[in-house]
Amino acid sequence: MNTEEMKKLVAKEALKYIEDDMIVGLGTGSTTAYFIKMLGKMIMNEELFDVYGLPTSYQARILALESGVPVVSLDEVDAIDIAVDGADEVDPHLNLIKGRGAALTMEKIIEYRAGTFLVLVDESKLVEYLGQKMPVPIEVIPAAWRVIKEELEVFNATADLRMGVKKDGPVVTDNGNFILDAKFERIEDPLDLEIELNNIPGVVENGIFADIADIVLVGTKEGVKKLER
Ligand SMILES: O=C[C@H](O)[C@H](O)[C@H](O)COP(=O)(O)O
Repeated sequence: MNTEEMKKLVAKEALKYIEDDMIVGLGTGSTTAYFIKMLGKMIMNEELFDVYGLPTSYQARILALESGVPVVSLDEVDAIDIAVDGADEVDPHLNLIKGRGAALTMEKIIEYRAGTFLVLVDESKLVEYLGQKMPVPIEVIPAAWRVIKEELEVFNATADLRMGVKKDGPVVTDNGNFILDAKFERIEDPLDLEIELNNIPGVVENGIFADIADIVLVGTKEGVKKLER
């Protein structure tokens, strides 16, 4: 089974958690994209009723609308039943790094408030400690990017301003900010670092999601593994 097949497998498994009348946080990225398309099919086939998606990005919103998932915004809902999203790294305590797609801020706003936060990954995302393979994306106010990059040296981190691929210059997030990708040597205490980074003036949010994932579905060659806190 290849990586894409593993992503599809976990996306299909995630549908089992969706019931009628739910508000569902819709994550960003390639794994959740499979979930959104499958969810749209179930809604269109009348296998689910009164399910609304709450997108975490323009990518999720556009895909949901194309797939037949009706969308709502955060200020229209009283509660979020479940949020479904991918991750870039998952440690043994189910702490995460997210934000490869630069959607970390809206993802955290929604997933922090969801009744259940369900994470979908393939097995390549499992790590012994956060920071093992991926940098921590940090969304910053554009005017402050250079001073924050320097201030991150206090944490022994080296940070790069994320550059666009089909755009000249830096990536601009859905919120109009920049992203610094910060490489840390080894993140011993994710919760502590998450809080400390957010204390730097000019930081909007960072991609450490400590203590908020409830369930992680891992796509492996042998099938789906369920990890729970
Ligand atoms: O900003 C992007 C998100 O945090 C994604 O959920 C994360 O990068 C995982 O994406 P993918 O499922 O494509 O690996």
